[in-house]
Amino acid sequence: MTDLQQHHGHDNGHDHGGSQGQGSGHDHGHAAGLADPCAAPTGAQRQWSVDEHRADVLAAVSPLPPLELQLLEAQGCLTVEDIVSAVALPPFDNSSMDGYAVRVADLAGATKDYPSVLTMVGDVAAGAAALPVIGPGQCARIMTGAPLPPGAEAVVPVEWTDAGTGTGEAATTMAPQGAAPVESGEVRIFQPVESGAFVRRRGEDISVGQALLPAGTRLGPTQIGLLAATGHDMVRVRPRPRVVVLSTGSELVPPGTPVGPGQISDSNSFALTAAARDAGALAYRVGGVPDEADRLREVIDDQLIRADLIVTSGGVSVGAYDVVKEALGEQISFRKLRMQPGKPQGFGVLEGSDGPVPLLALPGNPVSAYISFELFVRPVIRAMLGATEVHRREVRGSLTEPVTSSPAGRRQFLRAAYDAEAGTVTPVGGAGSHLLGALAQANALLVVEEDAVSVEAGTEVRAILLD
Ligand SMILES: Nc1nc2c(c(=O)[nH]1)N[C@H]1C(S)=C(S)[C@@H](COP(=O)(O)OP(=O)(O)OC[C@H]3O[C@@H](n4cnc5c(N)ncnc54)[C@H](O)[C@@H]3O)O[C@H]1N2
Ligand code: MOO
Repeated sequence: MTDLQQHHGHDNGHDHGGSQGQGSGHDHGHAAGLADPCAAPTGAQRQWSVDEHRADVLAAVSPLPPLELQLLEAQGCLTVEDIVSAVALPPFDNSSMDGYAVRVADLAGATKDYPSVLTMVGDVAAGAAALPVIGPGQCARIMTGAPLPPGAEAVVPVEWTDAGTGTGEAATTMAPQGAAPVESGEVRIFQPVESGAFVRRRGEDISVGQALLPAGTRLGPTQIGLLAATGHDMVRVRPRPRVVVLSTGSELVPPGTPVGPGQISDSNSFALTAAARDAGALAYRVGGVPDEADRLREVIDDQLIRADLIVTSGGVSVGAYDVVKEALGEQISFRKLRMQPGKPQGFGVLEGSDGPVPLLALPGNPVSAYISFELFVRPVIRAMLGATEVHRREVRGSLTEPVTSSPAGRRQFLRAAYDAEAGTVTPVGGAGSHLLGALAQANALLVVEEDAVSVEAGTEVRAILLD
């Protein structure tokens, strides 16, 4: 089955579940335009598709200019040039065991009963610079990571020896420094060894001039480790975008503060800041700006100095206190999208002290804000980071139960659980844009295409993975 089997319908003009109790979402004017493909709505009537809006937003942003950052500051960033190694790894032949550096011929035929007895001429610790020369019949105690001394061809682990105790017993550990004969005396070795055994050769991991990481590599812990191992302290990357997240609404109080009548805890600034960090940004949360246009304008002007991107939530609809519209209406264009939730969106570019700063104004309903972030803000952050793939991974799966909630003419994004093993997509909770409980259970967004009003169980559907 395919999602072509989703049932098509005419826009009934309701924000299904999305705006119950908030004006009930009457949309008659726009719906009429959408239902008739011959009509070409213009001006205030025009509605944009998700893809059109996303393309417009992405067209206005570019990757941030590269910077030299210290390794740990560059975690999660993408490199901008091929990085080659100026050094070999390992930098010198060294021991992979605590034991004795030996010449192979000296151990020929060694057994438990007839061990080879070698004279110790030195003790080589990791970091040793001056090395003893190992001649015939001689050996040196050596530690893991210590340079193989000249003359030695292999290392025997201490467990193959008596560690210089003279007891004839295999050692289980090395005598601590100073506690037993170390640089002198004899050691019994109970078996032969092959040339090169327990030796890690110079350059066997990385050779001088070898390509380490191609341009565009995301720096995770292992890549940072490799750069450190090859002596890099700085790396040229596109920096994390600095994203200022601010929520508007006079009803908002910070979580932890008792809520008074009509008040709610501000959750959007937390969810969106976390989402921005998750996308790779350096995010700053500015919570609860009251519904006063002058105040909001002031806060935004203050924040511009530290922002590569500003994300607001709330105040973009048609209410009397839709403060983002009031404060930024000149510089930001507000539009309605053919999606649910997330219909009202604002986007524009402000002038910051260091250049243009894009601003995305998301709707205030918490699920609308989060889904809008996933669809529009996350790709912007990824694009600023220099990623070539900016979108979340999409999968297809079999719908386990019917969906009947989708408004015609809108692409609906439902919270869902994707089971990779079973290849199924199960809606979680309702379509309401205030239903945060189910959002926290979901690992995917089920996409119900614009022209479908319902989808039968068993239909193959599209889902956007959230992790
Ligand atoms: N007459 C109409 N009313 C509404 C329409 C419409 O087309 N005509 N659209 C509805 C849709 S769809 C949405 S979405 C919302 C968007 O409204 P705003 O962006 O102006 O958001 P607010 O009114 O400020 O808040 C909406 C809702 O979300 C809660 N909220 C806001 N901020 C936060 C926050 N930081 N943390 C938690 N919750 C928050 C707020 O209390 C409201 O309940 O408009 C519909 N109305
Ligand atoms: O339903 Mo609104 O579209 O909740 O974002």
